[in-house]
Amino acid sequence: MTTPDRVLTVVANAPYEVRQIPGKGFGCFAVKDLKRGNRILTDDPLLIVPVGEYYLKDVEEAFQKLSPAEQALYFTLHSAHGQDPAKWPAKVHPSVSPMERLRILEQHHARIGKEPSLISIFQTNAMEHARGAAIFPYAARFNHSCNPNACFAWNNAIQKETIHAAADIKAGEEITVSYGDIKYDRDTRRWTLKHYGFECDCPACSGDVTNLNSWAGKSEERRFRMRELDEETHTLRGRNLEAGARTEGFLAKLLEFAKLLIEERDHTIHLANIYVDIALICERQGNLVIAKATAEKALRVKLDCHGPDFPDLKNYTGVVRRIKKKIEAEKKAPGKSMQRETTEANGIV
Ligand SMILES: C[S@@+](CC[C@H](N)C(=O)[O-])C[C@H]1O[C@@H](n2cnc3c(N)ncnc32)[C@H](O)[C@@H]1O
Repeated sequence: MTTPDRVLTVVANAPYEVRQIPGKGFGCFAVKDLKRGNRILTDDPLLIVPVGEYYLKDVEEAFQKLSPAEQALYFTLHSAHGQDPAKWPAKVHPSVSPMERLRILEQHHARIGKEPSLISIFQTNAMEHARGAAIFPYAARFNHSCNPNACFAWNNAIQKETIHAAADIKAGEEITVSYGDIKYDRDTRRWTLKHYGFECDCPACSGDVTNLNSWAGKSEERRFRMRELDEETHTLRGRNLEAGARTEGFLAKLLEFAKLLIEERDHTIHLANIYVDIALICERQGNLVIAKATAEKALRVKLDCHGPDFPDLKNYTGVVRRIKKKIEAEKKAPGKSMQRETTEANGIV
């Protein structure tokens, strides 16, 4: 558990410092140049709420287990209370169950309340945890961007939240993560971020999305297409990939998806997972050279986002190893299935 004196300082040799930013509270800034994949932070949970849909009683229960020092630390974190009630619809539809109604109202009151509360602090800072959601006092100081340069994840093997650089970051640059799904359009992102009490001013949000020559316009188009591609491919991925591989145009859609993520600078686990699926399909089609190159890319992105100690890393290393073995076998008994066509994959692998 974390103690209060550590709240606004960082662990020895941390590559960032916490500073105040007008209109944004605190934020985290690189103190040296960082390379994509550098681990920026590992953080212990201060408070864990072990349910997906939490109520005030769940947060209270978790809070009661903390020492007085830890409780004080909790209340130093940012709270997005004090929001304008006029901006939040207060009516709950009669069909909503009494328990769900209670949950909605508790969250509503926390947002429009005049003081920080257990729930308002939880809403503002909670991150996913294996058993529900948790507060990580250092990770909670990282601000949002819709084109972030870092990504966070709960690492169950080391029981810590991690933050890794998802891009090269220059000394003095703010380190940001994304609080929501990158694929959403600007209005939907605004709605998600409204829960945190701010309007995002990143280039994808503050620019003119109707100008297709601007970053904001191009970004809006890319995100639109990514949602389309996601809808068209998600049921044929994962355990249904075998069916996907047999579906005409499926591989081309995954390649386009990867290209859009790269253009959007989304070097996160989304990209690693798409690369894996591309690799598996190429492997199945006997296109082992492309399969190996893409599987290695997937592993690289996975390592960059989650680090070498992440529990499911072996799934990625396993794919690379298996494909390499097949290539070796092909070399010994050539002509079986190796194909070298790279046309479809040009520019991606
Ligand atoms: C998890 S905290 C991040 C750290 C926070 N700035 C602090 O002072 O502790 C989330 C809060 O930070 C602020 N914030 C995060 N990203 C922001 C952004 N891009 N623009 C403005 N405010 C932001 C909002 O007030 C939000 O409720």
